Amino acid sequence: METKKLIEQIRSKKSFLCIGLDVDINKIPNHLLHETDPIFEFNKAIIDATHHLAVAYKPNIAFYEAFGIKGWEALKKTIDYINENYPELFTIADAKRGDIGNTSTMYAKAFFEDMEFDSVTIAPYMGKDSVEPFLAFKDKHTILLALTSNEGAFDFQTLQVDEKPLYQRVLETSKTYNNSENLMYVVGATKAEYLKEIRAIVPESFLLVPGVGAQGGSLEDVCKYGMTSNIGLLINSSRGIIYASNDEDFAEVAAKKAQEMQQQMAAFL
Ligand SMILES: O=c1ccn([C@@H]2O[C@H](COP(=O)(O)O)[C@@H](O)[C@H]2O)c(=O)[nH]1
Repeated sequence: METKKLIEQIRSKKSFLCIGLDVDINKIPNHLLHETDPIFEFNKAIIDATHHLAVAYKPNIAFYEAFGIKGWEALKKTIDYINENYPELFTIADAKRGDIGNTSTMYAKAFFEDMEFDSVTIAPYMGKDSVEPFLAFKDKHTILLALTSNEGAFDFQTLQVDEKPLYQRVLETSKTYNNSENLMYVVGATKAEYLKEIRAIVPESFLLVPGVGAQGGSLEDVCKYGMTSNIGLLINSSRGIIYASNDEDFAEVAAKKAQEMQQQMAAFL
């Protein structure tokens, strides 16, 4: 998807909400467990109930890989369902991949060509030749981990490298990669106080921001310090929306939670 289509969607829905589809079979309502594919049925119900309030969906691949072939089938069916029924939605494979060049090309083919995602999250640690194979795909987006939401982010990402924190080096160096216009970055909502420095380096890039709700990040602070003239933000919530109820009304309650977030976002647009 072209970035301008994503921006148009954000403006028309007055939302930059990304819903995380981190589906754990142990947390989904009992009545779905009788279905042939409970994970897909759960996702379908959440998507149908929330698609008008969100602009993006982010399945975290770990939750599907954990279920082997059935998990991959549920993931593929979910993405096909979105692409066929709601083609305006932006899809993110939260896979955190990256390897030597020829292997990265295979990861890129898997997520962009076979699974038909619009974007994939990538770890920058292996550098240029591990990231550029993803960037080579036109109208697909590579979302590089910059400053993550977890406590362990301080182990490496904020360490000084040639007098600058490593996450700033990641941002600066990635801008020199071929097709860097296809880059977006992950910045945790729990790190909102770093957004000013981040925007000084990547003033217009889209940021995927996880960590609101369960992890304690503030949507308001992210909007205050991270928003650009083209919005430039996709704020993710996974557990806070999809597990707001584990009863038969789960999709309806998820929609209420999504609407609360959408309304908070609309106030900034
Ligand atoms: O820095 C990061 C990068 C990725 N994530 C992922 O986002 C969601 C957050 O889920 P919540 O339930 O809304 O906390 C999850 O898939 C993480 O693996 C992140 O949290 N932080």
